[in-house]
Amino acid sequence: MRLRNVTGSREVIASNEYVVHDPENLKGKWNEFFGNDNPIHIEIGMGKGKFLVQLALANPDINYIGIEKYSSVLIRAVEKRKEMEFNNLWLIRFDAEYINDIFDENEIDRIYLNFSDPWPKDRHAKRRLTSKEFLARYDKFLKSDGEVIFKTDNRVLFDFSLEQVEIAGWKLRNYTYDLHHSEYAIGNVKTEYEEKFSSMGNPIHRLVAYR
Ligand SMILES: C[S@@+](CC[C@H](N)C(=O)[O-])C[C@H]1O[C@@H](n2cnc3c(N)ncnc32)[C@H](O)[C@@H]1O
Repeated sequence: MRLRNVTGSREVIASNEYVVHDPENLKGKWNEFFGNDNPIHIEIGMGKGKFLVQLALANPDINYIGIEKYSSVLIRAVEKRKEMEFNNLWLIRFDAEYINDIFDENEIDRIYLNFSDPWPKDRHAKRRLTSKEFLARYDKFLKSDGEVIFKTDNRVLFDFSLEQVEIAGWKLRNYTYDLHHSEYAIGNVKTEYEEKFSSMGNPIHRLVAYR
């Protein structure tokens, strides 16, 4: 395995369970950790990992990091992950509220937010992963040409997100209220939740935000 000299770096818990236990130690060193200069894409709130496992398999020249708050959910992603041979996907159990502790300026090329928790109460708006507070966090480590790609079936959360993008001074590259009947359906990789909600006939909304 490359880059064993990065302090506090990769720790393989069992034979090949790709979980990083001390991500704060890798702030500013993620490319060194992966052992290449390939772009780094992250998913925040990865859930059981279906989406990232598919992407990592299809795109060996991209490094992926999956972030999930709960170990009870992460463990499901670990189970999926350990069946795979590739080494461009690593997982972290971490609360994204503190994401600036683990990524440095210009370190990340793309952030995926898929079916993020809606936090319906107004007083919890700051916890929504597309709130202006979270966009300010992303601003600190996303490359200048980087982007946030967000999918949800929750119309209220989607409209809130469109608003927050504008308030935060970000721009929209494209957005659609019905991904699966749009030109952006081509090449779309469905997440676990997306499979479930689209099979129920719910339209899937998607936006791409950049600065
Ligand atoms: C509704 S699930 C969606 C899972 C997956 N992205 C999908 O589309 O199938 C949202 C996930 O985000 C995780 N999550 C919510 N807030 C988070 C945070 N602040 N940091 C990391 N993960 C978070 C939850 O634990 C949950 O697993």
